[in-house]
Amino acid sequence: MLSVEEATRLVAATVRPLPIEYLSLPLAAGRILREELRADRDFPPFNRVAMDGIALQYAALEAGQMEFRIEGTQFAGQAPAPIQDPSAAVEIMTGAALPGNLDTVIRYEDITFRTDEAGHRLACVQVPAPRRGHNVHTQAADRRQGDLLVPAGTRLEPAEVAVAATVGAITVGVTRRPRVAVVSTGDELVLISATPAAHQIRRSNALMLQAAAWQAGAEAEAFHFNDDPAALRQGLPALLEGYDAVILSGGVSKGKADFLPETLRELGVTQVFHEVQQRPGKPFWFGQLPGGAVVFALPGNPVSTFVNFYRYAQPWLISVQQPEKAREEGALPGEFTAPVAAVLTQEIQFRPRLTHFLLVSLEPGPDGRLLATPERAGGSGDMASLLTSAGFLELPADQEHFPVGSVLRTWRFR
Ligand SMILES: Nc1nc2c(c(=O)[nH]1)N[C@H]1C(S)=C(S)[C@@H](COP(=O)(O)OP(=O)(O)OC[C@H]3O[C@@H](n4cnc5c(N)ncnc54)[C@H](O)[C@@H]3O)O[C@H]1N2
Ligand code: MOO
Repeated sequence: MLSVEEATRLVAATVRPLPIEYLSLPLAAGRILREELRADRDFPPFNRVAMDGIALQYAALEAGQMEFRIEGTQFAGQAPAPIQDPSAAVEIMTGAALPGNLDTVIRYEDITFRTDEAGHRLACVQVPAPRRGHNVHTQAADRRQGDLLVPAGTRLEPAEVAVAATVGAITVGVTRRPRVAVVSTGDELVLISATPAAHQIRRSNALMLQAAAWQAGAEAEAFHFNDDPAALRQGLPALLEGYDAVILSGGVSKGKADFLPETLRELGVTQVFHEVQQRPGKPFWFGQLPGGAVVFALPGNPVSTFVNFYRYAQPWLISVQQPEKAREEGALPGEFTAPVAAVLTQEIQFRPRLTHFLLVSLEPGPDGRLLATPERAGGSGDMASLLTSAGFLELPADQEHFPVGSVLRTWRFR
């Protein structure tokens, strides 16, 4: 049977960057940038006054001058005018451009004003140790015109939106959202608005998958099919052709109503693999319609669906939003998101030669390392155990005993 590593590599091999679309700010927030943002001007673009006060020539202060005649007032947004008399000063406001022949700003808190007999306003400077360039945010101190500010492949968080706005990026090229169809299958499943009969349950997996796909930046629509090959054959082709990924739950193991693997093959979907050496999720089926959607057919038990989504489908959805280059540089072969390491707080014994995905709660330990405590879960049908877990450990298939203190690969979902 296929190992988890091999299954991961085969899923990763189907990743292609999705097309670019151009969006205006701030609608592009949250998307992955597909172009570079460079500085169109220096940062800051002029010698920016950083405090309200007066601007003067430092040389005069250095020569011992304490009193300065005020020649005028300059506000932010006004073009700077050089002073006529080099021994004078201008009152100046935060955000103003410093006049060309001035170099230092003294804040109001360090000045007293008086008016002389001739009616001139005079500023008396009382700074113990003045410095040249004090309270001036010098042009290009932060970045130079042409500098790379945000590389392609970056998610546009509010900080990137601020920088994009300041360089005048009216529209930015970003990856269009992955389009996902999530599909529940099974005769026992009823609408979540329905009152189930005693032998029925509500279709929770589809809603969970929809929410999880949205969380990964995708657009996801939910569909349902009963365990009926004719209905599957009729309904699935439109999904396989109209979406980037079809994520199904249920109908993939050995039961007499598990029609999906056969039906998908009949519809021209190439099977990449069926069954992975793992628990939960051994019956996981994966394929691709040539020129169409990739198909994640996840086992139906709610924890199995959930864990396998986060282990395989979520990394795929994130990877297809990245430009080609970022993926090649950032990822190990076959591994497209970086799981974290966590330290096991309880001994674990697991005999089957399967990779074991074990639900854990996670909290920082005294040395700052993440501590993983196994959940008391009732198996892959115990949906409620997801509420108290923050992730799952990946316990390798070739090991049976995991002592306290083992450092293990951990996938977080919150
Ligand atoms: N003889 C064998 N039986 C089973 C095997 C096996 O290897 N041999 N594998 C077991 C494993 S592991 C799993 S996991 C399940 C997966 O089976 P299916 O993918 O075919 O899933 P179903 O049988 O359709 O459903 C399983 C379980 O999950 C519930 N379910 C399904 N869809 C939803 C949904 N949308 N919302 C909520 N709950 C859902 C369903 O009612 C079942 O209880 O097979 C084992 N059997
Ligand atoms: O995928 Mo199953 O959840 O191992 O019962």
